[in-house]
Amino acid sequence: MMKPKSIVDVKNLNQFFGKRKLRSQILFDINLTIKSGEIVIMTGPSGSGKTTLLTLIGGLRSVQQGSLKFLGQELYGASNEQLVQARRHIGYIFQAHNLLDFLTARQNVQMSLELHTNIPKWKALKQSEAMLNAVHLENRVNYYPCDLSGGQKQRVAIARALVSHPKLVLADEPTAALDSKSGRDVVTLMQQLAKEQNCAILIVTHDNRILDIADRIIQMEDGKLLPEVF
Ligand SMILES: Nc1ncnc2c1ncn2[C@@H]1O[C@H](COP(=O)(O)OP(=O)(O)OP(=O)(O)O)[C@@H](O)[C@H]1O
Repeated sequence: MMKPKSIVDVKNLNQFFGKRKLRSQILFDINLTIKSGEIVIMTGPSGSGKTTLLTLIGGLRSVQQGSLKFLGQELYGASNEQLVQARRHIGYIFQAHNLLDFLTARQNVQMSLELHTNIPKWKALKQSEAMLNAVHLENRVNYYPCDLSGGQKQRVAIARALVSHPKLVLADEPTAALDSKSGRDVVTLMQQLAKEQNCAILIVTHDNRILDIADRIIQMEDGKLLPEVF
């Protein structure tokens, strides 16, 4: 078997919000490694810093102190261009699915693919349909988001996140707006597709019902990662 590669490597990371007197520390000495193919769930109380860490790993804000390597590339001190490059290898899934209302399911998925790669339109179309097949939406390809259920919209969001075969998927409360059956379906699909593509997943969640899909569970409290449970 191939040795899993390190996708994310965080060392001694500190992060602050605010300036001067209002400056307060949000993340304290974070150390975390995520390997390819691994599903990591991050839990913790509201305001403990989970989303802040997720957005740092996702190259959506700049690292202020410490080291954060994504695919071996240091993001501390990275230029905008380097952050954009890093983001091309990351799929994002949020609580609110963030689909574009004026595009069909297929167009939403296809747009993400065309933004990320230079593939020809016909190929992007085929891959987008195949991905919607994989999330069992073959009968909803030409539907607009307003005609889809919450679970179906979230499955389109999964298809969109995974269509460009990212190395890492970041999901912030992906099941929060879903009933328990749809929530389960959504995470099972994420798990299955990620294992097929050997991509790592980091999920922030308060949803105890999905903890069993994790290879590892990490806990954030007051801006610090607690020692791991297993
Ligand atoms: N842009 C900002 N400016 C100042 N403080 C912020 C900003 N964003 C977040 N914070 C503060 O940082 C802390 C961590 O917030 P964060 O959103 O990372 O927590 P969380 O664990 O994701 O919470 P939740 O589970 O409620 O989403 C909170 O105290 C929050 O008030």
